[in-house]
This record gives sequence, C-alpha cells and structure tokens, in this order.
Amino acid sequence: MVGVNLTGRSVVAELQGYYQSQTNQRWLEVLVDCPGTQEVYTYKLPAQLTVQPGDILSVPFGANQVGAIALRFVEHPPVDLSPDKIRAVEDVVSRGFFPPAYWELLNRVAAYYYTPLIAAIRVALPPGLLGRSQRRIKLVGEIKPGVDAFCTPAAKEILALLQAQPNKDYSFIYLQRQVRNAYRGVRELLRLSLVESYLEPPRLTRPKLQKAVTLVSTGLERDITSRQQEILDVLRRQGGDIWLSELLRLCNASPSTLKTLEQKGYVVIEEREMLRQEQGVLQAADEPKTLTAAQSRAVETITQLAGCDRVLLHGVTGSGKTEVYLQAIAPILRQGKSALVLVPEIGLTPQLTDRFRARFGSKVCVYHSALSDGERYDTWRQMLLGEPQVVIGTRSAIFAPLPRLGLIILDEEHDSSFKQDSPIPTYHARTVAQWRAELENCPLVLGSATPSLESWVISREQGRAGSRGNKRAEGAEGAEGTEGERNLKSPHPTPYTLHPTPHTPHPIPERTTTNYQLPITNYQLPTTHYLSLPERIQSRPLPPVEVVDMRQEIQEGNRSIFSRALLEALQQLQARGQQGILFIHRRGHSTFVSCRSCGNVLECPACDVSLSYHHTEEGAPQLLRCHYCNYSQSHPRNCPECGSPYLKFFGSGTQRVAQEITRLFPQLQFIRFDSDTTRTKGAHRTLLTQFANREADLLIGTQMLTKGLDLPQVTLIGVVAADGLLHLPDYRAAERAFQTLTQVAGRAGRGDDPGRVILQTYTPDHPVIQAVRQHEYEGFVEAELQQRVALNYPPHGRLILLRLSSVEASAVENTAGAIASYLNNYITPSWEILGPAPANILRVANRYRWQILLKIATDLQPVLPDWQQVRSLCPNNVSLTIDVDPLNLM
Ligand SMILES: Nc1ncnc2c1ncn2[C@@H]1O[C@H](COP(=O)(O)OP(=O)(O)OP(=O)(O)O)[C@@H](O)[C@H]1O
Ligand SMILES: [Zn+2]
Ligand SMILES: [Zn+2]
Repeated sequence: MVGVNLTGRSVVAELQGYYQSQTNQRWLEVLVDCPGTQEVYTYKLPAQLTVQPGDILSVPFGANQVGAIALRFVEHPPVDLSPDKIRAVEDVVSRGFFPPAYWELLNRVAAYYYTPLIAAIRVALPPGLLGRSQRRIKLVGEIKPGVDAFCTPAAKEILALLQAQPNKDYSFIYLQRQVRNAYRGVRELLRLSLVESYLEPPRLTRPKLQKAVTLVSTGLERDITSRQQEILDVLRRQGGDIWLSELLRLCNASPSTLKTLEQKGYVVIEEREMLRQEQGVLQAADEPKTLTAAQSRAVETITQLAGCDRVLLHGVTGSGKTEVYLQAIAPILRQGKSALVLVPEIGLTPQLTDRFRARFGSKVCVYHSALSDGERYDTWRQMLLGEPQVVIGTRSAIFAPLPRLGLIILDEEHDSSFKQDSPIPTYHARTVAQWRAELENCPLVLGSATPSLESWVISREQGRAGSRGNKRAEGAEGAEGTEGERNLKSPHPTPYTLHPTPHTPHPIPERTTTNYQLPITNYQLPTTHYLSLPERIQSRPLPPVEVVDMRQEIQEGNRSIFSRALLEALQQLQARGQQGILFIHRRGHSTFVSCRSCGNVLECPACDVSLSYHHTEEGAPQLLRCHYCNYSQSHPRNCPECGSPYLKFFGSGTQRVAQEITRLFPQLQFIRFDSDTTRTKGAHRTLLTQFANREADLLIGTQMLTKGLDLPQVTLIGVVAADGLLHLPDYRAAERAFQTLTQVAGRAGRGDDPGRVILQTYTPDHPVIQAVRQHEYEGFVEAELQQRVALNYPPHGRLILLRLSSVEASAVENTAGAIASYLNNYITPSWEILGPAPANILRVANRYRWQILLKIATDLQPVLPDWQQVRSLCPNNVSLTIDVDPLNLM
C-alpha cells in the first residue's frame, strides 16, 4: 500500500518491523478527526485488517465516514459500552503517516507528562489536518482483462472508471458519488491488490504574488527628471528593494512613472511571492558578519558537533549570539537540511525574525499558535515539503514536522514561556527539544545571557573540563565525555532509559501505547559543551548598574516614584539626543485601591485578588480590572463598604509612570509598551519601529521589552522598582528576578555611546540586586544552587505539582485531602509530599484551587504513584492537572 507520510513523499510498502504486530487485539482507541470532538473513541478491529498505532484510518462516525488516527490497542472495551454497539474500523487510509521518530516523540511527551497521547497529538498537529486531506484511490499496474470476473458490480464499475481516467486515479469522494456501495467495492479491490489507497495532503493554497521593485541603477543616471531621481533615491534608502505598492505610496507616484524607469533600465519590476506571515516585510539582504574570535569558536564547535550533542551558548547581552545562530545555520541549509529556532514570544522579537529573513530570505518561516488556523496549516504543509528551511517559532514549534532536521536552537533558553502551564501536556519545549534532538540525531544549541540553572548544572562539569574559556570542547566521542555525562544529574530524566546502563523502572502512564519500540536512531549519549561569549561586540563594556536606595530618597524628602539620579538622567536624555527605557514590573496604573477611611481593598468578585486601577490619560475612563480573570468595572466614586470618597492608589504600573513622565517632562515623547497597548496584531512591531525611528525618547514597559531588543541609541535604562520582582512567593523568584533584571539592563549601551542603568529598590542589599549590579552570573547561580540542593528543589530534585480546582470549595478541599492521604501511603524515601494546601490565590474566576507538591530526589530512582488511581479519586466536579517540572507554583 502506498501512503503519504509526514515527509510528504510517497512511501511504498509498510514500515516493516517498527511497530509490533497486534494481531490478538481487537479493540482500538482512535482520535477522530471531527471538529469539536475531544474524546478518544473505541472501535472494533475487523479480522482482516491490520492496524498500527499512528496509522490514518477511516471510521464510521455518526452518519459519516471520517478520518482518524489509530492511537493504541486496548484489551477490553469501555465498561459502559456494550461490545455489540461498538462500530468497526472501516479501513486503513494511510500507513506510516508519522515518521517513527516523530511518533516516538509524541509518545514520549505523553508518557513523561502523564497525559493521554491524544493531548500530545493535539498540541503537535495543526487543527483540521486530516479533514483537509483527501483520500484517493489509484490503480496498481496493468489490469489484465478478466481479473474482475468474480467481483461485485460496484468493484467492476470502479475499476472501469479508474481505467478510463488518464492518471488511473480518483478521489474517494468522487467514486462514492458515482458508484453505489463504493466502499465495499474499493475494499474488495484493495484486497485483490488491484488498487491502492492513499492520503493526498491538501494542496497549498496558491502563493500570493505581488509586484516588487528592485533598484539596478548605478547612481549616475543622467536622462531622468528630478521626480524620477527622487523615486530612485527613496528606493535606494529603502535598501533598493520594496513592494511596488509600497513605493508608489511612499513617493506618491503613479505606476506609469515607474514603468518609465523600468524602460530606461534603472529598476526591475517583477512578481514575487508574498510571504504569508504578518512580518512579510522585505528585508534588505544582509551578509554574514566577520566574527569575533569568541563567535568563531562557537560557530566552529557547533558546526562540528557530533550526533545529538548539545551546546550551552552563554553569551552576555549584546555579545552577538544571533550572529552565531545565523552562521551555524547557513551550512545546515547548504547540506539540504533544516533548522528549528525556538524563541520565547515571537511578537516581542520582530527584530530577530527580521535578521533571519535578511540572511535567509524566503527560507525563513514563522510558526506559532497565534497564527490563524489557515496560516498554521499552510505553514505546516510547507514544512512537510522537505525543502531546506529555517522555522522560527514559539514553544509549540518544537513539534514542527521538518523532515531533515539538522539543528535545533533555543534562544533565551532560560525563559519560562517555553513551559506550558495549561492545557495538558504541560510540556517544556527545552525538554522536548532534547528528546527531539536525540531522536533525530541532530545537535541542540541552548543560548542565553542568563542560562537556567538546569542548563548551567548540566554543562558545568564538562565546561570546566573541556571548553571553558572557549577552548574547543573535547571528549565528545571518548569514554571521558561519557563518564562525565553519567556523573551529572539530569534535571529532566527521560521517561525511558536510553542510556546503555541497566534498565530502570519508569512510570508508564495509563493512556499511551505500551507496545512501541525504542530507539530509532543509533543512540549516542549526548555531551553538553559549554561555550561562552564573555564580551560584547567590539569590546563594548556592559553598562554600569547604579543601585538607588529608595528608602533613602524618602528620608531625604523625595516622594516621587523617580529617584533624583533617574530624574536627572531623564532630564539629560533629550539634550543628548539619546533614548531611554523605563522598566516597570506591572501594567495598569496601580496595583490596588484601598479606602483611607475603612481600609477596605477593592477586590475582584470572582477571584481572591485586588483589582488594579487602569487609567491611561486625562478624560479616559477609569477602570478597575482583574489581572487574573480580566473582569472589569468602572472605578467607584465612593468606597463600596463605607461610602467614603477617599480612595487611595497603591503601587505603580506602566500607566502611572507614563502619567508621571507627562507631568514632570512634558517635552519627552514616550511609547507605552505592555500587554494593554500591544493587543492588536502587529502592534509590537509598529511600536518598536516607531521607537527605533526615534519617534519617541522613552519606551515605558513591562517584561515584554526585556527580550532581544537591540537598539544602539538606547543609553539609559531605568528600573522603576525592582522589589515587585524580588519578593514573589516562589522558589524560583530570585533566579527569575536576576534573569529579568540582567536582560533589561542589557538593553543599554549597545551602540557607540556608553550605557547607564539606574536600578531603584527598597532592598539594595538583596543578593539578586548585588549580582545584577556586578554582572555576576556565576557567583549568583552557585549560591542559588546551594539553596536548591539544601531544599531538594530543581535542578537538584524534581517536582510534580498536582493542581486541583472546582467551583465547589469543599469538593476541591476534600479531594485534595483524599489524594494526599492516598499518596502518603506510597511515601518512599525518594519523595516528599507538600500539602495539600490552598493555592496562593485560592479562588480565580470563581474556581477554588488547591495543590499538592511532590518533591522527588533525583539521586534515587523514584517509584511514582499510580496516576490512574489518583485520578479516580477525583469526582467529576473537580479537575486535576498533573504538572511535571512545574515552573509556576503560585
Ligand atoms: N561579528 C560582529 N561584528 C559586528 N557586529 C556584530 C557582530 N556580531 C553581532 N553584531 C551586532 O551586535 C549586536 C548585538 O548582537 P545580538 O543582538 O545578536 O546580541 P545577543 O547576544 O543576542 O544579545 P541579547 O542576549 O542581549 O539579545 C547586533 O546589532 C549585531 O548585529
Ligand atoms: Zn471604606
Ligand atoms: Zn478576577
């Protein structure tokens, strides 16, 4: 049978021997491809049909035949379903749709994160994949007269139709329309091997073409009018290449003027494919830069990596990590392979996408969940074509179905947005990337100015032994490297032991295929190399960080939210023609509002949190908004408790800071950059472009502006209050605060003018503040690691968080209690149970939340509880999420 697999190529014959045969099993769970259906359905397997997990099937569903993916065999049908009510699988449409490594990846995600396989498939596949694919029937070889002598009329009719068709090929739907009982007829012909059935992936919608203008003149033209000259100048300033419509708009010119220029041979106008992504702005082509010594060593190491070896690229802010990625990818593309680049949030880094586009043009494709279903789908299909390409995407892009993967890069690998909190699977893209690299046998690069403790610990030993100080790492093949790795405690143990060490027991969750085999690739133990870019490009210094003690400011009579140092720096900004960034931890105006008379704090009716006050400018509506459930109401004139008109605002958000700037420095232009001002599509790009074009002096924003912003004219960074970041109730608060503040500070002084960072805080002696001030990564993480070890927190130990929620307060509390006592019966020396405890914010959007935290020491082989049993303790009105390696404990 011929099918189409994920590589988009037709594969002849089945994948022999990979999946175990399942002849004695008759019940099959499938994922039905029908919009709105969430569940797994059980079907009967007819005796004559052999099915493997991962096959594409057609099954009866309601009154229709629909596409489905075979998930796994089960020994018994569901208890609440009488076996004779269960319908039978109609047919196998395509075998081997998922390449083995990809199918294995999905299974591993399901197993490690204790989720049904279907949940892993959903996160990977674009919506409606099967629905849009078309089943087709094709004749096999020459049909000898008379072979159909014993066939039913339907089969005969189909055979005749196919023979009359020049390509001997029809869609199944067409045959159904033409022939009665086409289903049976096709089955018959398939059994006789006269026809084959295959799944044709839908054709890509035709690329949109648009006219582009390219400058070809030398700049010495004489025979043209000044108007035409002006147009050429605009074109030259745009990098010599622009959409025709854009140029006409910019110059206010007519198409005939352009035509004249074309006739004179100064420009070329041609149709070009319009990129489907919203960032489809043409980028002026860009040449590889001459690398610094540290960059060259990094590129050299990465391009020589063996198998699925990893690199931690630890480069200070502005050290040119992106250029390393670009030059490491170029040879991959030349080898006809593809590269996958994961970034925390795509909208926030239009600059990064632009750089890739400038270097690799249309080979770059952007994939993330904010694309519309259609865009996601098209991009997905495009990847299958197997052309060498660079896919840039957010966490879900780790599942991008690139057939010939040559390199995976995680930029800002420390960023917590690589972790999915909900819905299940609660995967971390870095963990999945490690598996994917192993399964595809391709190298993995983790890049950051502030590596996560997880990555630091893994690379530390080998880094010290080998590549520290930028020596090329050695021992990738040798026994030493292998020993080194084995001594390291992996913070993310794989659910299956892949190492050539004795097999260790691992939990197998209840809902995965238990009968697939490992490993597909020649498994090699990955080595992690440590590479550092310790200096900024052109040896520019890291900006000095001045810590300002805000307690002292108050003592000395300054009640403003800005210290005197920051006020002065802001004052000088315009005069010097420089730009600045103000970082505020929160959006909105104030964190909470309380009544001066009775002390009442205004709270969200649906959550146990205070409402934030939102007010952008004079005359704008004054709102109270919940940052957890988005509830909003207008700001009351009087306290709802006591009627007092004296309501006071506490804490400052971006809006308040913006208002203060307007009041104190009316001449300073600013752009507010937070999730309120960037809601619309493309808003990030628009605001950042305005700022880059110096249409404003200041950018005022939250977390969002900490990432990847590279603007040479930014010299001043003001952190309005660091304290909001420092005191979050989470064991990772310090690590996160250090990373965020270092990244923010790193935006300053990236050009010729030196940078300056003013960090305001009420706790200037806090270790995080001190480490940021001294740009002291290593000292900070080593101290932090000691604490983690002392308390068995990751990366030293592992955590599993059980999140329970319900609209009924008592139901969730009782369930949490029941689960905890069940778990306590299981307790072994390798793990510890914390809780049950109410979540930090007990109620969000009217749901009460409880949690139980399992701490597992990684130096012991944990025996994990029976999750099925745990789930069965949950009544219908309580939902349970098992979050493996949770990042967010709040
Ligand atoms: N070899 C080089 N020669 C000249 N300029 C370079 C070179 N490499 C990088 N650059 C430039 O240096 C600047 C900083 O590089 P880049 O943005 O890649 O740094 P980064 O390490 O990713 O920083 P961050 O982590 O702060 O985002 C960019 O403007 C880039 O174009
Ligand atoms: Zn009151
Ligand atoms: Zn709320």
